[in-house]
Amino acid sequence: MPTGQTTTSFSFKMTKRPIVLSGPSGAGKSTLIKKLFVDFPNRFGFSVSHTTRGPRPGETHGKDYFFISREKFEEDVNSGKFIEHAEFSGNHYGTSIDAVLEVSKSGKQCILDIDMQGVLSLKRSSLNPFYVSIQPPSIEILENRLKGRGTETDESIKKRLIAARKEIEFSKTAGVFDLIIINDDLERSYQKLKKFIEENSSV
Ligand SMILES: Nc1ncnc2c1ncn2[C@@H]1O[C@H](COP(=O)(O)OP(=O)(O)OP(=O)(O)O)[C@@H](O)[C@H]1O
Repeated sequence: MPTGQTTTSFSFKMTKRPIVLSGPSGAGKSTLIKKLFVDFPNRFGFSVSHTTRGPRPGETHGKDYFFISREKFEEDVNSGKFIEHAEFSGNHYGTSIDAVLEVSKSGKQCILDIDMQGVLSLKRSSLNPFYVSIQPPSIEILENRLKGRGTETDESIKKRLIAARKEIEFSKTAGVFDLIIINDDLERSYQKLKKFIEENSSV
């Protein structure tokens, strides 16, 4: 996601602080989020992002992403629809104000999946979430996971690995993340995430 700009000064009043999961593509963010939703079917709401990339097999419009054209995306940027938007690996991604409000209205705790540029933008917004970084044990393991997922072309994997190196460096920036999980063993990673959320559930 490119410029990392905040496009709105909208003010959010959330009952529970949202949780941002960030980290390289293939690190395991979606897998961990899915586990949370299975474990707590009524507690969390996912902020559905908009993207100009095409759907992967099994992805649903309005559930995983809103899949929109580049033209529509630009129109939405210009009309101030996004809290943050950026370009990643040749495609545009954005979190709309409506997506977060939708979750907020339902009284659920909002979960967001965004890249490092999105994190930097949200830090300038009024959303005030917790920031959790999901990291792979190594670049080699990340590459194997991306290949194993079977959703990316060789070219796309190459771009993701270049971006991943920046994401890994970024995760080391002091004071950005409230929790860093090295996603080696999935169950152990999930327990760490769950514990963090439970410990911070009163806020
Ligand atoms: N701890 C783990 N051990 C082994 N494989 C894992 C682990 N966590 C996730 N995976 C696998 O790695 C692949 C990438 O995971 P996932 O799709 O959740 O990544 P992501 O961070 O959401 O990526 P993207 O940002 O591209 O959506 C998937 O095939 C998933 O099943």
